[in-house]
Amino acid sequence: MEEKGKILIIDDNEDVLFALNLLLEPYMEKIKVTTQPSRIEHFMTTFRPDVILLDMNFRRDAISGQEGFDCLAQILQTDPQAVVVFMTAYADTDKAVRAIKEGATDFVSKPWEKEKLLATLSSALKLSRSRREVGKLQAQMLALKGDDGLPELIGNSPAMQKVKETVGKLSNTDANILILGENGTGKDLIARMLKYFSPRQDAAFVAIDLGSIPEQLFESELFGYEKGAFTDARKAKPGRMEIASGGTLFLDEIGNLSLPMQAKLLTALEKRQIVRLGAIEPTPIDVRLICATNADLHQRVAEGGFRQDLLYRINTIELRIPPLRERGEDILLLAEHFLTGYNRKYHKEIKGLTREAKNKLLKYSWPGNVRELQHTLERAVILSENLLLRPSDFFFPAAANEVHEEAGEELNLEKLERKAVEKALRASNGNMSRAAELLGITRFALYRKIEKLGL
Ligand SMILES: Nc1ncnc2c1ncn2[C@@H]1O[C@H](COP(=O)(O)OP(=O)(O)OP(=O)(O)O)[C@@H](O)[C@H]1O
Repeated sequence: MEEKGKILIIDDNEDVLFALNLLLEPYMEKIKVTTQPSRIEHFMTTFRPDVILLDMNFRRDAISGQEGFDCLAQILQTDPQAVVVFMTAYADTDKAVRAIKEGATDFVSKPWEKEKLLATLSSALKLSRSRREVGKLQAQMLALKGDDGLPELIGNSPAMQKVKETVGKLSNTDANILILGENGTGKDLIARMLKYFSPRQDAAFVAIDLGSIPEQLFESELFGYEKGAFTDARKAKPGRMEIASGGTLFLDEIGNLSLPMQAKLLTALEKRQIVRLGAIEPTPIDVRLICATNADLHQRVAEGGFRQDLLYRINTIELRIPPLRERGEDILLLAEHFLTGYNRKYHKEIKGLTREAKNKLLKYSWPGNVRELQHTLERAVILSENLLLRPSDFFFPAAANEVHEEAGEELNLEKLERKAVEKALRASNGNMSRAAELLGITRFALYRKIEKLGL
């Protein structure tokens, strides 16, 4: 038998179990036996057999085989993918047909012929492996497609209406799109919307955060590698560009790419092919490209930090997402939206926000944009005991000042941002996760800000 695996044998005759155990031991990885149908679920969840060999004729109803059929139903209810081989002393075709119809994989008769039994179990093991493999691939495909339906884009402000209008115009096109906007403005969300309305709707959506891939892993992650390409490459692995082929590739934080990596990416995009590390032959790729960044790429080009030819390749259309503080009443719409979601998640029944609380949200500068608003609402919903959220339910890092309009107030964004980051770092005693949380941004975004601000 080529395949070895785990088998569970269910039979009410201990002599049969003993004989089968002895016979199958050299061919199986592990064997468990039971005379108790009531133990089936326990074995299925703890032992997780690849194949179940099930006797049809327990003492009760030995002739009809009904108890065997009941066991089969119980097994398939616990795991619809289970591979079950039926066994009976009364090999009659009617029962065999009924067993297969009810979900059994195969049928053997007692007394068994050793070779026949082994052949049946061998194919059952193969079937079990391929069912698991298919299940795994289906899960991967689902993850790749990011298939959780159409994301909801909240906002009625003129700025957001313009964004929605452009997204509408871009539906059904394959154009390369560059999404520009501060951290947390919804770039990722919009990239997923673009995919949802594109001709590649049903194909893979592969998102890569270029800001989080260390330079030395860039090529193996994006282009993949062949077995033996480097010490740890025990087997070949496709890169993310290859996996995205036929679908959409979302390159987030493209502004963080170093010049050498920009050159490699540009070559792949221009030639529409990649070469896996350790490979000689190129692999063709066909991706619709969506890129995003919070950096001013045009300025980076002017300063020599970003290749102009790469910018031209990725920005057929540029989509600018405005910061939250420029979207006025959208702040309240989004707050209500998150309140509804978190009420549901945390089993709360908070009815809304007081007028003063709304004013507090409207006055705040939201350096972390929608993500910060989302976290602020989550925190408030968890902690508040009030029926309506009040100003005291919203805690903002002291540094990220509210936007007052009095004369002399600092309004320069970069300066405000620097102050906010410095204060958050002080308040958190240098704990990056805590500081990022206070600012309402991700840890990676905080690292980038520290780098950008030279702190
Ligand atoms: N207009 C919106 N309507 C509803 N939810 C939104 C909206 N904009 C952003 N969000 C939510 O806010 C959070 C942050 O958005 P997203 O991750 O898309 O921002 P981003 O610009 O890609 O951030 P980063 O630059 O840090 O990668 C997400 O949970 C997203 O679903």
